[in-house]
Amino acid sequence: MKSISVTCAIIIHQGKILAARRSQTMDLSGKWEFPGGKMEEDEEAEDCLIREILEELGITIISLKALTPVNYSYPTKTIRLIPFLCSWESGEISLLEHEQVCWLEKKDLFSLDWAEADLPIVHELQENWVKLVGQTERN
Ligand SMILES: Nc1nc2c([nH]c(=O)n2[C@H]2C[C@H](O)[C@@H](COP(=O)(O)OP(=O)(O)OP(=O)(O)O)O2)c(=O)[nH]1
Repeated sequence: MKSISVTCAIIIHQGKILAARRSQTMDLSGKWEFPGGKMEEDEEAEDCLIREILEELGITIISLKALTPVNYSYPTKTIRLIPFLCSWESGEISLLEHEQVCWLEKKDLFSLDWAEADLPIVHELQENWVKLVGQTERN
């Protein structure tokens, strides 16, 4: 099965990270994810990320650090999920596609019903929280 490349942003703000809940009109409806989307042909991962976050949340972000990509097969598709730690640079968050967003502290990470492909990323964040979230934010 061909793999679809999907970028996603772990947006850090005031020591927390943003999670977004997929809406009824999206596949994996109701699941929590890191906002982002599919890479277009000839598009660089970080350009895709910045485009998708502006389309989905109406804010500008800056990519700070690449995390470990995840390859995951759902019953009908295989995705390669490419995560980046990001900072929120400008704009106010609007829910243009998602049902809900929330800001998570380390202790809240596993309280959500995550899309399965995201779980290795959530583990990576939990295991390296101080290094990745505590020390990465631009102030
Ligand atoms: N954006 C995003 N998608 C994820 C994550 N985890 C995960 O399994 N997915 C899946 C859900 C979708 O099947 C696929 C991404 O599709 P999408 O619907 O968000 O992307 P898109 O905005 O480019 O899609 P489209 O509506 O333009 O077709 O990857 C995640 O953390 N972020």
